[in-house]
Amino acid sequence: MKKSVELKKSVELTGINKYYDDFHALKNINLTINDGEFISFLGPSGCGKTTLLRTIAGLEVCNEGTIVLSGKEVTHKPARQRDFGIVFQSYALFPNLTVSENIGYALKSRSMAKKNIQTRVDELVALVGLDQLADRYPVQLSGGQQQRVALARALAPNPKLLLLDEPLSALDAKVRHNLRQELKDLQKKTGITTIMVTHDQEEALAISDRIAVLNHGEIEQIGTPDEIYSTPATEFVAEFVGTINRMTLPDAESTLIVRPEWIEVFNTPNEQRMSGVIDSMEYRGATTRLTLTPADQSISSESVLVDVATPYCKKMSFETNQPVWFEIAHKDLCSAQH
Ligand SMILES: Nc1ncnc2c1ncn2[C@@H]1O[C@H](COP(=O)(O)OP(=O)(O)OP(=O)(O)O)[C@@H](O)[C@H]1O
Repeated sequence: MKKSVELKKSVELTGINKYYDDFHALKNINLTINDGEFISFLGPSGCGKTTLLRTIAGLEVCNEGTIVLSGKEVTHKPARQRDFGIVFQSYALFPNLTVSENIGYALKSRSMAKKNIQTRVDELVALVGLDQLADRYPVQLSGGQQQRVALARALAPNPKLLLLDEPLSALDAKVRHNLRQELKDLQKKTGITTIMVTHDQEEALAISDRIAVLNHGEIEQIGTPDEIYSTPATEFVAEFVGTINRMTLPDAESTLIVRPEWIEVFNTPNEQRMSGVIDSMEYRGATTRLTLTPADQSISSESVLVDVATPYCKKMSFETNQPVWFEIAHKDLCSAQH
């Protein structure tokens, strides 16, 4: 008989409701996060992601519901009695303390022996790759380096849970991209359950084991990045995590939600292909986005967006105003509009 392995639960939220006066900020949130998972709260500005993270931390109090962390109910416990480390967008380092001192700060206040503090600090400095910079002050560090310090400081007391509130938002694109990979590696290495708030869909898709998509204080969908992208549960999720076309095929009754890369474009007709004209082309490096006007406007009243690999685009010598033929190559992935 196959043994079922019961996953340990790190966070269990049941029926969480939160009001700011009469504004309903979190609406009946139910969510379980397993030990060692990396989960992102993704959604537009004002949807309640930060409020939910702060509620888990005990920095906000919920009006209804229960919060269980590692099997212990903490709903009415203050933040200091919940076992987590937190990193904010604005590093929030002590400017008068060095990298090492910043990282060791939380350990000092826990009255750990001096020698043990030093060992732990050295370990963390190495973990986040700041060995050479341990004696520098925050002002002498780049944004990415400062955020590494903040991360090491949050991890120092060995918490069970790591909470990240838009940790990469203040960094420029390249640093942000590198650090997100490092963050993921670090999380896998330490095995710490991690929740990250972000409004950046690409970041959430790249880094998370699962994503909870929030909208107006509600969770619209929880799933793996591929489930969220390829089989979005609602139109809001479909639009928020990527670009969509709404298309009605001549033989179909409902309108389909079609991602730009699920369509193929050709410069010759055949029976399955629909015809159109290339309105515009946007070069994006690896891919090129074509904006097509379908000849049959009942297929789509709007333009149809298609992403093609740039080498293919060149091979076909696509140009604006050129007639083309296109078809949905991945009909199985398309969901019907509700
Ligand atoms: N202290 C507060 N008092 C009143 N309303 C608040 C308070 N904090 C947040 N809100 C409101 O609650 C809603 C959710 O805020 P929250 O900060 O959780 O959103 P968010 O999804 O994290 O957005 P952002 O990405 O802009 O930070 C917003 O409409 C916000 O205006």
